[in-house]
Amino acid sequence: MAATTTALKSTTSACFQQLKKSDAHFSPSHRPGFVSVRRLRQSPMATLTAAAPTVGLAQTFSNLKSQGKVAFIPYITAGDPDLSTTAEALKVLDKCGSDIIELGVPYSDPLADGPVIQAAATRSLARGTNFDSILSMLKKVVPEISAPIALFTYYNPILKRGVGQFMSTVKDTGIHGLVVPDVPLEETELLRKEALKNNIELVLLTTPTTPTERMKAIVEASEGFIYLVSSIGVTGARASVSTKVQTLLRDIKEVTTKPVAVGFGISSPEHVQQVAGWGADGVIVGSAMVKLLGEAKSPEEGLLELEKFTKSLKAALP
Ligand SMILES: O=P(O)(O)OC[C@@H](O)[C@@H](O)c1c[nH]c2ccccc12
Repeated sequence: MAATTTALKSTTSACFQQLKKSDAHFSPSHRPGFVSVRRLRQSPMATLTAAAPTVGLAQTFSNLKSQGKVAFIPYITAGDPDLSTTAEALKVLDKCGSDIIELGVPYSDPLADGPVIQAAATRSLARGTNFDSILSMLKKVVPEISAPIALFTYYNPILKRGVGQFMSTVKDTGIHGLVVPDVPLEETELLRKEALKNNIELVLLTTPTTPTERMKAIVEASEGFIYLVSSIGVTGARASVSTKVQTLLRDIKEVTTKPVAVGFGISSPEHVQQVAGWGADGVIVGSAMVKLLGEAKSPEEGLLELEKFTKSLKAALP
């Protein structure tokens, strides 16, 4: 643990330097007296004491939009390589300027995941990670993190616990958002009702093959932001991001003013820049992050690689 702390100290100081620099550039002079949550987050004090209270997903996008910024949204799998490293990784991602963090609950049958995230889930489950151990880790870490967290889980673990019980437990942990990739729109009624009751933003996904009328219904029902899946198939880094995303973004933005974040395959600064250039309000990077953490020679090395990679992707965003 000491080694990790040392690693994290150097990481924190590296990200801390990064934050101080970027903070100097931020001056919303057009709105005197307006200090966004982001600026509070990045002020030196925020890294020395508990983080500023987080705002929700939709509010985060609205704050960023007023600054002409695009949200950087990493995804990591909880408990891979272990939960204490997940806790450190959440802090590293936050300190390096992630705007929202997706945290995946490992599941035995992750049908929408490619080999990298499937392997991460298998490793995590093999270590004994479960929903309760993730929640107790989050209870400790969330107060230290400024970025809102969106929990990522398949539908089955929710059903097992009971939708109402699941939502209230998640809310008590300080989680702002929820993404459930395998719940069909027709079955989201109860989820949406309980999410609303607990002030949790339920994010829905639309894909390149979603018919227009169905896309409109998903867009209407989605809270926090709309998750636009960039390509058919499962998650996993790709050599390039489909140019179809540009048209898909345009089609969605014709029917809503809600923010749209794009995921699947994004794994380089070039991809990030391209997707932001196409008009995305946020970019989501998962497998490339998970690979760094889960396949590193040690947790310390994984955290340092994660910090370097996150900074390179952040630097590519407006
Ligand atoms: O891994 P990628 O290709 O970078 O895509 C993001 C993805 O990992 C994350 O959002 C996610 C993890 N598991 C999922 C299942 C379905 C949809 C999305 C996801």
